Amino acid sequence: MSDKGSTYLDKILAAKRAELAAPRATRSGALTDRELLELGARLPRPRDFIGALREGPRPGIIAEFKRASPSAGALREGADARQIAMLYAANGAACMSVLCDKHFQGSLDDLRSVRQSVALPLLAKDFILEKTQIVEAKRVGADCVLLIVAALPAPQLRNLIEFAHTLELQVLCETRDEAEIDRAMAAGAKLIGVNSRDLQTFELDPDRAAKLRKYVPKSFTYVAESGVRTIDDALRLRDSGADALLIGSYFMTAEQPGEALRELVMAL
Ligand SMILES: O=C(O)c1ccccc1NCC(=O)[C@H](O)[C@H](O)COP(=O)(O)O
Repeated sequence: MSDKGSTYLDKILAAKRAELAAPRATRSGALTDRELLELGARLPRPRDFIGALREGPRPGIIAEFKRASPSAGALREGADARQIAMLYAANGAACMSVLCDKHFQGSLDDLRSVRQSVALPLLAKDFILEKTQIVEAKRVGADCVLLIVAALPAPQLRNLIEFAHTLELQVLCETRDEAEIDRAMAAGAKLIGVNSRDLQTFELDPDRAAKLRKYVPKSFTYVAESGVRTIDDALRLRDSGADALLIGSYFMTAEQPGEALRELVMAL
């Protein structure tokens, strides 16, 4: 925890706000809401991320690409997103998540290059605060975007979910407790994630996603995020009723990420 009461998540969000306030090379930076909608609507239609999780074997695996993380430091420095994506696609991932934020040594270019390499539905894992980011994610090939309930006041959360859905993008709405799950559902989310990592302190509570499962009706798709370190962790989450598991570090630190994924998928 940092001093003066500000947390790691606060710092990441402050850095993101500064990034968004700086002059941008992309076209969408200076557009009105209406222009953004028109621009976003002209982009190719996204793939069905939720469908891929629900139609395949349960739980579906969302395999994540991240070179580094604020909590763990370097995971696989210099890794090529396309190579990892091809391993994930060949070894049983239902979908893929790509960390696009600089605190994870990621960027939207990683997502763009993954889109050009595999047909898997893709999640833009970023700290999204405004509509331009949703349009930019769609432009580089995202099918789903992450919205973190703890980072967004209720009206903004609802507004961004509605905007993404209008562009036919799906939204993974990330929560950490019962109150946030209620906020996510009230805001129109259909895909609800519970992160076992506390983004304020980075502490992992491996049982959190299992404990909170009962608060999300089966008509929603439930994703257990973070903290899978062993096949037994994944089996426990499967048994708790998670529809999907979002797993990054376990694959990114494996000697053979594709084999680690294949072994986990076979065990499930
Ligand atoms: O991973 C971090 O250190 C982190 C820090 C601050 C905000 C978000 C962070 N991670 C994003 C994620 O939610 C995870 O990358 C994802 O759920 C996969 O987690 P894991 O399998 O534990 O790598």
